[in-house]
Amino acid sequence: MVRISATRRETVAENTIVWFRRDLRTADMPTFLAAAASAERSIGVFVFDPVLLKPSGVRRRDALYACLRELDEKLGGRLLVISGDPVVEIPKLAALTGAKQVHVSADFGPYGALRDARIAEKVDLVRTGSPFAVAPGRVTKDDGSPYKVFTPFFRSWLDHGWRAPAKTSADTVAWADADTFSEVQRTEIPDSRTVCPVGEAAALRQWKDFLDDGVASYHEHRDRPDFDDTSRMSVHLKFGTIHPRTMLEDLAGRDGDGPKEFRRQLAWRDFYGDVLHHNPESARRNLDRKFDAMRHDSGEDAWMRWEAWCEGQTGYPIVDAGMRQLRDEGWMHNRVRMIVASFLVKDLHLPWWWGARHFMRNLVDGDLPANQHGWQWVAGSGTDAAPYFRIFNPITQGKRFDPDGDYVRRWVPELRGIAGSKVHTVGDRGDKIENYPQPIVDHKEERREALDRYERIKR
Ligand SMILES: Cc1cc2nc3c(=O)[nH]c(=O)nc-3n(C[C@H](O)[C@H](O)[C@H](O)COP(=O)(O)OP(=O)(O)OC[C@H]3O[C@@H](n4cnc5c(N)ncnc54)[C@H](O)[C@@H]3O)c2cc1C
Repeated sequence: MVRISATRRETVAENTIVWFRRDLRTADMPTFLAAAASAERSIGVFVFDPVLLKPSGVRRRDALYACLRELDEKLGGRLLVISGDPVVEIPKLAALTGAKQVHVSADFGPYGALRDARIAEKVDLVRTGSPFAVAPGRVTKDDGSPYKVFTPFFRSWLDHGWRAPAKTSADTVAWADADTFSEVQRTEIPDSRTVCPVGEAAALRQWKDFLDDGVASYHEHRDRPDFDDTSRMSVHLKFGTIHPRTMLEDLAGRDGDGPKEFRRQLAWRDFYGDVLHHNPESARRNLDRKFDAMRHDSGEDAWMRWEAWCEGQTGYPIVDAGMRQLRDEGWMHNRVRMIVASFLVKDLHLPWWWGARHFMRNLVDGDLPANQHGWQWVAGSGTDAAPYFRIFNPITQGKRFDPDGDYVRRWVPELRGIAGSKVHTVGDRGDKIENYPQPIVDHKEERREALDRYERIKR
């Protein structure tokens, strides 16, 4: 139903829908402004889509539930949560509530973009903003083609700039009471316990703490897993409990190498969003199709090595520390993500997509563009990839980035009795440590094997 609002003297609908997806916040929400301008009341909705929920893993699901509980509270208990295929459920909800439009922040992922296109055939889907500082497709070369290499993308991204944060709060929108629509089948938000603080309040608090005491030295500390001094904002960016625009605005007033480097990392997030948008099939397969011919190990031995990697039992301390951090915390330091990924692909000769799937299931911040392209970068098959012949040596990486061995001892209790950087070389020395395995492969040999396999696909 559409009627004339006496106060605003413009044509506004009675109801509209704000469909939350990767934007579980109330501040800096351009969709709220669009919704408030188009209707008197908004129905805030979240849909549990089994296609997205199933591969998420228990930790990310638990974090999602906690974010939704907080959002519901902010909306005065008016968040409507439903379950099913959004292609069916969203048009059904619009029909039941008489909503003329559905407001969303645009989804550029392969599944989300297709889903939204199908929904837009049935309802007026209004896309305002996206989860990125600069939406995929916006930063292009002069001839309009997408960038394939990060550094020129980054320069163009800085030149392009981003919008100022939208000034919004929960009160920007008049939320309709979901109970009014008794025909709608509601779903309860399950109870959950999370391994790290999540939600909008936690995101803003953590961001403020990092600005006060972290960003200034970020460039010096970001590669050191033992310091654990990175922002840990990835989880909040994943759920959209903070928008990168808000972060970039706060960084704008700060000089120095720390804020500059941090901005660059946020650009990597946008870069991978852009790459996946232009190459949706690269979520599942090699971007560089030459790598389709790469031979991977298979059989019982390969399977046992895979299990040892997943469980942090490879006998390479930095690899095992990382995999145990993932298992226990649902997060891993970026440097260590690179080391364990390189080990899986180049020492164990297993496909990158096995590792990517394991990460997506276990990471609370599991995010398709950053994850799949982080893996492809390491494997050498992605855009702007590390050259295949640059193979991480897990021992020298450990000694260089965890020089006192503190990170390893934190996550591998069996090695706590070994002081300093010697903890990285237990395998090399052949030390017998109770309950800790000998190296499952010889890095030098596997390095040669990896290079050999690469030579064969290069021709
Ligand atoms: C194999 C592999 C898999 C990865 N999987 C994911 C993933 O599923 N989800 C995810 O958010 N990041 C992923 N990354 C990128 C990076 O490791 C994490 O973003 C970072 O470790 C998160 O910790 P932080 O927030 O403390 O990072 P900070 O160092 O504080 O960086 C700030 C923010 O910049 C962005 N960022 C930093 N590095 C990268 C990067 N290399 N690529 C894209 N964005 C980046 C993230 O949004 C991060 O929160 C992956 C990297 C690799 C090598």
